[in-house]
Amino acid sequence: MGAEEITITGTTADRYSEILTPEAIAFVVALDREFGARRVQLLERRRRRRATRTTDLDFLPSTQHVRDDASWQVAAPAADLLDRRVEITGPPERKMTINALNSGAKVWMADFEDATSPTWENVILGQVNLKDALDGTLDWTAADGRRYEVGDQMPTIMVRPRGWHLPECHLRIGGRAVSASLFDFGLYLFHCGQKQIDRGSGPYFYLPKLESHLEARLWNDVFVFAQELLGIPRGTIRATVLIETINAAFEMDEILYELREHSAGLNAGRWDYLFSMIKNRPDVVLPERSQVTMTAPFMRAYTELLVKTCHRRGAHAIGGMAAVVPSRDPVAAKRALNQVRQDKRREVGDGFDGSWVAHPGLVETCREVFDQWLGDEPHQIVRKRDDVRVTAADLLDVKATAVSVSEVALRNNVSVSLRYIASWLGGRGAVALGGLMEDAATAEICRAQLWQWISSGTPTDYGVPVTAALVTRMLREELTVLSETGALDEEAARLFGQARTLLTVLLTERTCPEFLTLPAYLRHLSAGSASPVITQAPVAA
Ligand SMILES: CC(=O)SCCNC(=O)CCNC(=O)[C@H](O)C(C)(C)COP(=O)(O)OP(=O)(O)OC[C@H]1O[C@@H](n2cnc3c(N)ncnc32)[C@H](O)[C@@H]1OP(=O)(O)O
Ligand SMILES: O=CC(=O)O
Ligand SMILES: [Mg+2]
Repeated sequence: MGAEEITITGTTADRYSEILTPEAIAFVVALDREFGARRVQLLERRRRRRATRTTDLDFLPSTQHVRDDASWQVAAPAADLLDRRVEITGPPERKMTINALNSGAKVWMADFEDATSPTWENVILGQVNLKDALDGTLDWTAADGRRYEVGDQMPTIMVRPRGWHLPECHLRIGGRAVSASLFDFGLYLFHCGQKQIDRGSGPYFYLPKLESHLEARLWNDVFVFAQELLGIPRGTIRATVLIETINAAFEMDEILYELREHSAGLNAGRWDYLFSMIKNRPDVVLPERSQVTMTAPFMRAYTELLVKTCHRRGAHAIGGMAAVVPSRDPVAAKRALNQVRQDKRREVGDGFDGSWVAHPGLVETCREVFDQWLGDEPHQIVRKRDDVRVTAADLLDVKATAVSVSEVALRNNVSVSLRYIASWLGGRGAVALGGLMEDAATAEICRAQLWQWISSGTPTDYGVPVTAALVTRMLREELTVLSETGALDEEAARLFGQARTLLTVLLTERTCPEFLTLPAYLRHLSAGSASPVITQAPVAA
C-alpha cells in the first residue's frame, strides 16, 4: 500500500459528514485499492471485445462445463427475497424514497444507475436517505406543507450501484478517481449493511450493465472481501444481475455460477438490452423503439433463455420495465394500465417470478397479474421451462426492418435525447416525457438510433436521408419551440445548450459512443471544488 493521498473534492453540506466519515472512506478506498486495477482491465477487455463482430458471438467453449453441469444451484433465496412479485424502482431522492417505501411493492430498488443523475449531491443524499429509512427517521415536508413519512410495512430494499464503466471523480486516491460502483456499493454496505441484518433483512444489490461472467466474478470477489472486512458472514450479501447487454446474454449460466453463493437471480433489463443490440449491430437498422417490442424474435429468445437458465439453477427470474407511466388524463391512464397489464401477463406466463414497475400507480396492476397466476406460491421456480430451446442464432436474430424512418420518429428521438440529457445535466435522471418514463437506458436507445440512422444514411419516408445536418436542424427547431413557449429560463437554456453540444458530439463520432452518461459526467458533473474539501493521509480500513 503506497502513501497515496486520499482527496475528496465534492462540496460539503448539511449531513454529508455522516456519510463521508473517515472509516467509510477508508472502506471504499480499501475496496478500490484491492479491485480498481481489475476493473480497469475488464473495461479494457470490453473495448477489445467490441472489435469482435457481434454476428460471431457464441456461447463460450471455455465454460461449456459450467453450462453442462446440472448439479449446481445458487444459494436458497433469503427469506425476504422469496416473494418478489412486484418491484418498484426509482432514484433514492427523499420524497420518492418515502413514496416507494409506502408503495405496497414487495421490493424497492433504490437506483443510482439508470434513474439517477450522479451529481455529487444526488449520490451523497441518496445514501443519507437510505440510512434514514433504516434508522426510522426518514420524513419530508413539501413546499405546500404536505408531510411525508414512512409507514409500518417497508418493502425489501435492493440498491443498484452505478455500472463498472463510471468513475466517481470526487473521491481520488493519489489523483485517480475511484470506481463509482465501489463507491455506491461501499458506502451503502458500510452504513446500512449491519442495520439491514439487524432488522432481519440484508444488504441486497442489483448489478447493472455487466458484459461478462468475469465482471460477475469481480463483484463476487468484492462481496467476499467486503464481508470479511466488516465481519459479516459470507453469503449475507445477495445480488440480482441485470442481463442487459448482448454479451451477457451468452453468459447467463456463468454469471449465476460466479455469484452462486450471493446470487439473487437475474433480471431482464430490456431497455439497455435493446440499446446494446443497436450499439453492437450498427449495420442492422431497426425502426423506432415503440415498434421493437418484447415479442421481436431476438427479445423473446433472450427472455425465454433467461427464465429457463434461472429456474434450472433455483434462481428468481425478474421481468423488466414497461416504460409507460400513469397520466392524469383518465383515458391515457387506462391505456397505460392496460399496456402494463398485457406486459406483465406475458412475463408471468413465460415464467417470470416478479417484475418491475416505474411508478406507485402501477404496483396494484402488476400485483393483480402475478397474484392471479401465482396464487399463494411466492414464485414459480419449479417451472423449469425445459421446452425452451434458444441458440446463438436466435439471440442474434435481429433483422433490418427499417426501410425508412418517419419524420415523427426522427423528431421524437431528437426531442427525447435533447430533453433527457438536459434533465440529467440538471440533476434528474428519470423524467416522464409524453407519457413514457425516460431514463438513461431509454434515452440511450434514442441517441444510439439517431447515430445509427445518420451513419447509415437511412432514408426518411419523405425522401431525404438522415444526415447530421438534418438532425442539427431539428435540434435547433426543438430549441426554438422550447424558447418560444417560455420553457427556457436562464438555467434551462444553459442546460439545453450543454445538452445540444454533447448530443452533437455523440452523434458525429465515427463509431457509436459507448455511453452518453460517461462523457456527460466527465464534462459536466465531475468537477470538484477548487480546493479539496478533505484531504486525508491513508487510513487503514
Ligand atoms: C430502464 C430502467 O432501468 S427502469 C429503472 C430505472 N428507472 C426508474 O426507476 C424510473 C422510476 N420512475 C420515475 O422516476 C418517475 O415515475 C417518473 C420520473 C418517470 C415520473 O415521475 P413524476 O413526474 O413525479 O410522476 P407523477 O407526477 O405521476 O408522480 C406522482 C407521485 O408518485 C411519485 N412517484 C412517481 N414515480 C415514483 C417512483 N418510481 N418511486 C417513488 N415515487 C414515485 C411522485 O414522486 C409523485 O409523488 P407525490 O404525489 O407525493 O408528489
Ligand atoms: O435497467 C433496466 C433496463 O431495462 O435497462
Ligand atoms: Mg438498465
